[in-house]
Amino acid sequence: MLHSIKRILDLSGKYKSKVKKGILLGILESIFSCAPLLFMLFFIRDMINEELTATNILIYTGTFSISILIQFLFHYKETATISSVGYEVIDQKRKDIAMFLKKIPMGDFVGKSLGEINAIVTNELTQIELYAMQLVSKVISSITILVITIIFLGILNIPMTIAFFVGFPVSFVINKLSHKMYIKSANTKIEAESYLINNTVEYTQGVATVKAYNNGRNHSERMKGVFKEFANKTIKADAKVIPLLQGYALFMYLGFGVVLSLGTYLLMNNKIDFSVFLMFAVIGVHIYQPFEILSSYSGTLKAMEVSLDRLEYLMKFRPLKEPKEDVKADNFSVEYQDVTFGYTKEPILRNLSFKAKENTTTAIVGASGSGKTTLIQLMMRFWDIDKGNIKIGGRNIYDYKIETLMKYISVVFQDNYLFNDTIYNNIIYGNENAKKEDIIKAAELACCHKFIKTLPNGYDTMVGEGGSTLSGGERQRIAIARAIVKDSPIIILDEATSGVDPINEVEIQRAISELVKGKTVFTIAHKLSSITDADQIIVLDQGQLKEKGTHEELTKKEGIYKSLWERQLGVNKWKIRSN
Ligand SMILES: Nc1ncnc2c1ncn2[C@@H]1O[C@H](COP(=O)(O)OP(=O)(O)OP(=O)(O)O)[C@@H](O)[C@H]1O
Repeated sequence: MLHSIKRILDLSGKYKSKVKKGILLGILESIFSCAPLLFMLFFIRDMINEELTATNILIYTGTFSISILIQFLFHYKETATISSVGYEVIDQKRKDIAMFLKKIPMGDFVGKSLGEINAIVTNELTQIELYAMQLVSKVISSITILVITIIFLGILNIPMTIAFFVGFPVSFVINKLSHKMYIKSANTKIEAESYLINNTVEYTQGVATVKAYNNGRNHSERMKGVFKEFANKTIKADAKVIPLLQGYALFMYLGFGVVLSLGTYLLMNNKIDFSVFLMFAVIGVHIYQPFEILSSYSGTLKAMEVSLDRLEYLMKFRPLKEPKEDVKADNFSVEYQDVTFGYTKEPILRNLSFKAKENTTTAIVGASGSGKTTLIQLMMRFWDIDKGNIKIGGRNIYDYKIETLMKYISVVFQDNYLFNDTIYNNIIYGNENAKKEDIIKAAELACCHKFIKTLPNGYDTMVGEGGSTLSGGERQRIAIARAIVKDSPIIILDEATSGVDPINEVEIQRAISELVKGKTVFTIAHKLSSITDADQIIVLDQGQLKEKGTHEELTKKEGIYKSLWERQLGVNKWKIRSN
């Protein structure tokens, strides 16, 4: 238990002193909560000795009332301190995790199920947030009360005090067993939760497909099964712990019978006062309560340790290596030197070399799965390469801090993620220092100002999760406005105009040409007609660079690009004829 407390205290980081203050207040509260013991002792003693006068009663009740008042004051202060610190600690932890997730390779991130990460960041941290600090404080308070009660009873009669604990050896063994069960049951519950979250996320994300294929019944049945399995697993997990808890209490309370028997024997032999016997009889039952509380708290603390383990497990991912000192790029040329990379041991990209000069456009083409997206993601250190170098401005990308590297690069995808926030906040996300006029200017350049103005709440319109309340073209232009605000010197366009209808395409092309002015640009495009002006075109085939040159150069020689180009021309002709 002390180990669990230490781990929770360690978690509290910069709030440690506040937690300690809360604990101290809890101890003071516990000390004053023991005042009724003294009150009862004096009261019973005076009553038996027939010395209970009105003055005595007044003194006892007055002192008793004051101590209760002081106890409540400490209780109030302790609760206020401890409950707020739980939220503060976990708020800090969530921020740490958010920062940390940015710094781990995407591979590690993608390798984890979203359900698992969600479960850690929401459920498990919430458990710690709500209960951990209170538990620590309550455990320490219970120990304080226990120590005071035992000392108090010990002063009255040592053998009878010892008799309280005759059932403890058996209780102790059962308690150990129940802790093991607690950990097992906590793990089972966490796994069941992750399973439930994963399935619910998948269900809600795939709801459009379910509707389109009219497969709602099967899916609902499956979800019902998932819910049932979750309920069964958690009920079973709890059911295993409950009998052990009962057994623990039963053996503990056996001691009370021994105390009463021993007390009767001592009383009959005039070895103790009747007042002492009464004290043991009245307080006796209560001595076990802190033990019961401690046992259940220590079980909960053990279960919480499972949450702490999982938090630590998440934080143990190896973050991307960063230099101690940051550097700034002198220019924004990009160079790949003999780069090899694989998601597994099998390389996806092999010995790739090329250079993109500053302020030029490099198009990357190749069949689906040839490695185009992987190639550009390596520049952003989504994954680290296995061999070779990638340089920006003549410096290895490892020389830059991740934050700096991310400032240098902006990406526009075919389908861009917008946060469930206002349009304004989604655009300013590109640069938090931007002013309102910068946001509007960017939106104008990205051809989205007009449609934003027609929305009832204009820039304050909420866009729904992932931008779900906007059309694909609108989302695209807002994402471009966000990139314009960010004003990175390197721009990546990953299929940015694919799947866009001709009317939207004109506007998006106009927005993109504003975005890429004076930048080093990489564009991945299946539609070759959109990259004929590129300064260089790189042709990938099964992870290898097979051709490099301008559109004119590549269409003049027999090769992959020429055949791709002719095939697309053929498709266009076929399209015209079929019209
Ligand atoms: N996270 C990943 N883990 C494992 N393999 C991956 C991952 N991402 C991509 N791959 C594999 O790497 C190869 C290259 O994928 P990549 O997305 O880079 O190709 P691409 O040329 O961009 O394809 P497309 O044109 O279809 O987008 C593919 O075989 C793909 O299945």
